[in-house]
Amino acid sequence: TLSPYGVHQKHGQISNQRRQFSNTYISVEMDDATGVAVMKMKRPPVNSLNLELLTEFAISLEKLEIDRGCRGVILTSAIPKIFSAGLDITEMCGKNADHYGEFWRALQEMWLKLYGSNMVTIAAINGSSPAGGCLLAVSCDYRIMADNKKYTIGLNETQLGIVAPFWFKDIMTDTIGHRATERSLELGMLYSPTDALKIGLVDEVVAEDKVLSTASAVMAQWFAVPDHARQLTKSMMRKPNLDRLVTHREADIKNFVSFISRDSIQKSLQIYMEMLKKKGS
Ligand SMILES: CCCCCCCCCCC/C=C/C(=O)SCCNC(=O)CCNC(=O)[C@H](O)C(C)(C)COP(=O)(O)OP(=O)(O)OC[C@H]1O[C@@H](n2cnc3c(N)ncnc32)[C@H](O)[C@@H]1OP(=O)(O)O
Repeated sequence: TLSPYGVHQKHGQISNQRRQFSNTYISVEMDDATGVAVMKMKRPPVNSLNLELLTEFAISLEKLEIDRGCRGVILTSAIPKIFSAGLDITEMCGKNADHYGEFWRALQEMWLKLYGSNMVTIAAINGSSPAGGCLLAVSCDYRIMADNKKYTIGLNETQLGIVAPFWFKDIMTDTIGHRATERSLELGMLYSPTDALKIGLVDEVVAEDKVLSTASAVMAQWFAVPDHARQLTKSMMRKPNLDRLVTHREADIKNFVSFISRDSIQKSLQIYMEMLKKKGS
């Protein structure tokens, strides 16, 4: 079927209790018996967040949000060793202002839906999660990371010569505190799972093969609280950050477009991409 956004969706029934829907870059398996949906990003090689993935992400969340049977979402990756490499740098390089604006609006839309969700959201971080990948995780209610010291998580934007916008910074501050955020963002720090746990960036570190089962167990604990009370509390806690972006949405897009269009920023991003490619070859 074609959704209102022009994204093709495949629907399938895999049992009486499980429903599946899949787009190009997102697959969702909904378990009607538990009320839990597992949403997987699947954009090889590194789940970088391009316009299409962000659009599919927002649509999938919207569908789950209106599904009365769905009370919680586990967000994870179908790609081994990578949760998400963050924003697709090629979406921010060598394109025109209209494209940058459209891309940023899609990112804002996805974030407003994820951070503002009424459902319980748990990030099952089964791999590296820099920058925009960290934003996804920090926007959830709870974070479980795989115990592998090769994986890192954090807002490393300054390392690329760019700056995390205010709404990334706000939720990082709410998660790890002002001082730790200041240091972390200025230096563009990436943390191992153990260090991320120490500063409260993730809530639990578990063996790689236990990430999903732990997420299900945590979900059951959160489900023990009456939905209406939990939802009102979540909304009370998150409303100021949501309102701030909604109020300044157009200005935020304008800022992004003018910042990213600068020659010096384009040059920094190109150098970073070349460095990534060299490292891979
Ligand atoms: C005044 C204030 C105004 C503020 C206005 C706003 C300013 C802008 C704000 C923008 C916010 C940006 C947020 C972001 O998310 S930027 C992206 C940051 N991401 C990263 O730094 C991660 C980079 N990637 C890696 O570190 C590694 O790839 C990773 C650890 C994720 C995986 O390593 P692995 O060794 O497994 O894989 P490779 O490095 O070999 O990568 C495989 C291929 O994928 C390409 N790649 C990787 N990451 C990205 C990416 N983010 N976007 C696009 N492409 C990516 C990589 O080049 C390899 O490609 P090839 O196979 O072709 O070589």
